This record gives sequence, C-alpha cells and structure tokens, in this order.
Amino acid sequence: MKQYLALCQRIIEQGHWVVNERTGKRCLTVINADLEYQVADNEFPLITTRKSYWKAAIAELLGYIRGYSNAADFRALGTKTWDANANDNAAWLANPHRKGLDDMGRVYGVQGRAWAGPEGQVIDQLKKVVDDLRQGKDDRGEIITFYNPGEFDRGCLRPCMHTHNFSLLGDTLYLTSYQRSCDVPLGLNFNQVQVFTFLALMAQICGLKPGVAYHKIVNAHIYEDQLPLMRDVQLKRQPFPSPKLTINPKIQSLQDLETWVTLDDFAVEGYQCHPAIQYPFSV
Ligand SMILES: Nc1nc(=O)c2c([nH]1)NC[C@@H]1CN(c3ccc(C(=O)N[C@@H](CCC(=O)O)C(=O)O)cc3)CN21
Ligand SMILES: O=c1ccn([C@H]2C[C@H](O)[C@@H](COP(=O)(O)O)O2)c(=O)[nH]1
Repeated sequence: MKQYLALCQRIIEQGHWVVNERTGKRCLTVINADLEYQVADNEFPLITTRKSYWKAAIAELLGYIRGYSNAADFRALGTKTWDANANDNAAWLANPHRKGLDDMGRVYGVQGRAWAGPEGQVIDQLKKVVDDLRQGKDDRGEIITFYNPGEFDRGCLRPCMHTHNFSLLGDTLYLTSYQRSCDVPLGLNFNQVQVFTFLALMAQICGLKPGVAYHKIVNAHIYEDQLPLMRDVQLKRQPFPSPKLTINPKIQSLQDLETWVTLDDFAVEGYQCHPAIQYPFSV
C-alpha cells in the first residue's frame, strides 16, 4: 500500500501535464514506476484507502486467461469494466472489424491464447508457458504478450498491461509484468490485484511456490477530473494493513481455470478499508 501512495504523491508533486488526444483530457503524468508484491508472504496489494472491487479485477484476469473477446462474457464472470470500451468508444464503433454489441475485438486474452501465426496457425502462448513451468522448465522466454501491433486495428484498445514474463529459480516462480499506460486511481487498483493473483494462480496450477511479482509501469497518470478526489480525499486517509487472498486449492490446472472456476473460488480475509470513492472514467 505504501508504494501505491508514494506513486500517487509523486505524480501530484512531480507530474507533468500531458494532453491525451484519445480521451481529450489532460493527465498529470510521471514516467517509470516499479512496484513489487510479496506473493510468497501473501501480502495482497489491495488498496485500503478506498473500497476496492477486487472481485471485478480477478474476473478481468480470468477473462484474459480464457481468451475472451466479448464484454458480455466478462459480465457473466462478474465485471462490467469492458462495457464502455466495447460499446461507447466512437473510434471502435466506426471500425468495420467490430462484430456488433459487446465485441472487444482481438485484444488481451485473444492474443494470449490465439495469436494468429503467419501460416494461419493459432499460437497459445499461455499453454506453452504452463506446460513448461509444470515440468520445472524456464527457457528464459516464458513470456505471454498481448501486444500485437499488426492487429491493433482489430481491437477496441491497445493492451495496457501488455506482457507477463515468468521465471523460475529452483521451485520458486517469479513474475515480471509490463504496463505501458496506467490510470492510477482506477486501473492500478485492479492491475495490482491482477499481477499478484496471476503469479499466485500460475504457481498453484504448476505445482510451484510463488515468489515476488514485479510490476513495471511506464506512463503513470491521473486524469484531470480525478485529481481533486485523489489529492484532497484519498491521499488524506491512513492505510490499513494488507489483507490475505485465499484461492480454492482444488484449482490445479489451466483447464480448471478455463472451465469451472468462478469468483466464489477466491476470498479475501482481513480487508479493512475506507469508504468507496467514485472516480470518473475516461473512455
Ligand atoms: N481510462 C481507463 N482506465 C482504466 O483503468 C481502463 C480503461 N480506461 N479501459 C480498459 C480497462 C477497463 N478497466 C476498468 C474499468 C472500469 C473500472 C471502474 O469503474 N472501477 C470502479 C468500480 C468497479 C466495480 O464496481 O466493479 C472502481 O471504483 O474501481 C476499473 C477498471 C481498466 N481499464
Ligand atoms: O488494465 C488497464 C487497462 C487500461 N488502463 C488505462 C490506462 C489509460 O488511462 C487507459 C488506456 O488508454 P491509452 O490511450 O490506450 O493509453 O486505460 C489501465 O490503467 N489498466
């Protein structure tokens, strides 16, 4: 929690105003932030200075793992977070590749599970990494990347958290995740949970111990309409200790994650938090 608050404080004290053409808003911006989560000690990085909807964040992660491309599938898992980008974004609505209501196109999980190869083959990046790690193998290329410039015109948004690189030291699994663009009040609240949970889940299904998750962010920003709430409300609050995440131990394979797992298989213990803050969302 301290590192999150330090990043928010740094943006407010040292941030530069940058105009964002896509949303038409100004963002207070810093470049480069390195966050670390101690997954081995189960220090779940849930924001405590406001109520955090951690289940929606895990639902998004499950949707990416399943390779979903449709906001309705995300809603069925338990999150509405893709509705606006799928249905309220003028550039995407006018895009001839959009396949109708709720279509997100070839974003995130589609690239992770079904990257289109040059001969028309389907490349399942996640399965390759799981298969290797289950055999205790790290070929120094255990990478899942959603960033496919050749298909940007086929998706509603370029991926923000775009690459996950797993590493093994003995039987301990590490994760380094890369994020090009980060909406600190809204997105980071979710992205912290996702990086932590992705490492915890991969360690569990690969029979490994979780180590540290490293989260590397390039452009970290606060939108102009979010600034007063962050500066004058959230940052005035004192954080509570980190809660713990419990994952159903029956989750033992990638197939389990693809088929029967729901948000009921995740629980958080000891979550003490300040009241909710509704931050404006920019499409
Ligand atoms: N501007 C922007 N910021 C983002 O963080 C973001 C995007 N766009 N587009 C793609 C995804 C969607 N994400 C989202 C979308 C909405 C919320 C949001 O509204 N969160 C609220 C309530 C969540 C709930 O009720 O489940 C929050 O208070 O955290 C969070 C992340 C993260 N991403
Ligand atoms: O997981 C996510 C997804 C999105 N975001 C934020 C970061 C930006 O504010 C927008 C994306 O806009 P771009 O113009 O494509 O950078 O969404 C996030 O923080 N986390």
